Amino acid sequence: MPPQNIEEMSIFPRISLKPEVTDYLRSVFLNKEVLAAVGHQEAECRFQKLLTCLSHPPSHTCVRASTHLAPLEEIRHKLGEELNKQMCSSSAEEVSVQILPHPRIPDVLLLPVDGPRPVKQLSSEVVVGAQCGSAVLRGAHVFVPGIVASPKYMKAGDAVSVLSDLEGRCTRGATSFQGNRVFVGNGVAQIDRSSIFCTAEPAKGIGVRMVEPLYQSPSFDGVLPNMAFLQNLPSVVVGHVLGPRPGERILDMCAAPGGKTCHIAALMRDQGEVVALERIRNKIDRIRQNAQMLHLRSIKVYCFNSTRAVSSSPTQGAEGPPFPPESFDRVLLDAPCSGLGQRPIMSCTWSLREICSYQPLQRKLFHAAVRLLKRGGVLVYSTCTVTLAENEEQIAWALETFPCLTLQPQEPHIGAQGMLGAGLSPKQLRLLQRFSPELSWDQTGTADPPLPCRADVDTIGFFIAKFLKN
Ligand SMILES: C[S@@+](CC[C@H](N)C(=O)[O-])C[C@H]1O[C@@H](n2cnc3c(N)ncnc32)[C@H](O)[C@@H]1O
Repeated sequence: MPPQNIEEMSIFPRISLKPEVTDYLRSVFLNKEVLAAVGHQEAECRFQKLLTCLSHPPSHTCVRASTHLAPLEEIRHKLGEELNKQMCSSSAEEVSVQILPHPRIPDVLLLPVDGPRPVKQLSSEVVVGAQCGSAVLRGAHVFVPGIVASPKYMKAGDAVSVLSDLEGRCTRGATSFQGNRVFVGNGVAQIDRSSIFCTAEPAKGIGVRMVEPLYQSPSFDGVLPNMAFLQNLPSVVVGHVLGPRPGERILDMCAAPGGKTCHIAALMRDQGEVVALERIRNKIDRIRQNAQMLHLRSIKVYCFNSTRAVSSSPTQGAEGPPFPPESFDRVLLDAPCSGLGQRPIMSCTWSLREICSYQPLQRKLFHAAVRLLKRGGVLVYSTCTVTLAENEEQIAWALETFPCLTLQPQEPHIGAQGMLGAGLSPKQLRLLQRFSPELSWDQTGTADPPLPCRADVDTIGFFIAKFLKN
């Protein structure tokens, strides 16, 4: 299929990247091994689909249910009641929220996203930052700090269209903006303009309540916070692949905001110890808040640089890092990465240098991870990006650098296999799990696999590898 057609059937343009980054990604997706396997046309088509699908939200909202606190069916029922109440109060139409259990993952609930819907743009425009715009496309309302510009005389109660400022060019406090922006839906202002831009104390809370989003999915703000945790499907898969058991000692090396840390503790029924390390101090509270909200007491959080988390002569009697070698039964390295699998992102202004800056840090973290893991222990490496350098190439490097590591099958394995191009064997590639939304991207709806399988493929871009240390 020619690339133009892919764009024609999409509501948003392809992700905007620096030309050097587009060229780099193209060379990754059209590498020699891929070209030899699928041919130039198919490889180019996959690459163009990748650029298009990254600007669009996944087809489902994924909720991780707190099955350590209540049975899945009970959570599903309560969630249905809460969300239906919310939908009835905010919509004129009679709507009922569909909540589907995942056929293979026992703590996942899926909510199909309805979109793109035919919504007519209004003349009154509120401009929001790109991050806020992406959140709106995944079901959020607009919170006041996300608003960059609003009509001069905007009052609470006004109907407004919400537009996302893709490149962060709009001046804060502007009354209009003609730059690169996309329409994400209509809402009702909850606050006057003066309370957003003309107060000493910055306002908080909802600034625009979305009533006609382009992509409709429920807002989870304050909905059963201890029972329903919003998490991308591949991230939930990571916890299951790690396979923690009650009573074990687990290390989560890069933990904030703690989604996977909490999942690991929940899978262990809160029995044992989950050590969560995070280098950035002001992210630590989020991990603690999430653990508290989900009633998980087995999590110990430390602000620490994980590249230094192993020491052959740790302080006697110290509970926290650094730890002696071989301290943990399982280690999760959910690595800092270029994040090029996140959806929706419509624009990324990073240079190629920035995109390529993660590989050395990931390797340093890998060294620490291997040392901290007991023999017979499991290491899971994951990223939310699509490059070979941060994924399959890291695996090829790790297998060569650490002869004690062997790749293991993953359960569940619902994503695709690893991508060609890093010299891994077909057997090794089959053991890797790469979530590749471009492989099934089709906005015409004609090729949709039956629900909820579409939820397994139309995800963020993600990568998982599982190792055993012998
Ligand atoms: C991909 S995010 C982790 C997401 C998290 N695992 C979750 O599921 O909620 C990577 C995190 O690693 C942190 N980080 C980066 N370098 C680190 C280091 N050297 N030591 C510990 N944490 C680090 C980043 O601040 C970021 O919060």
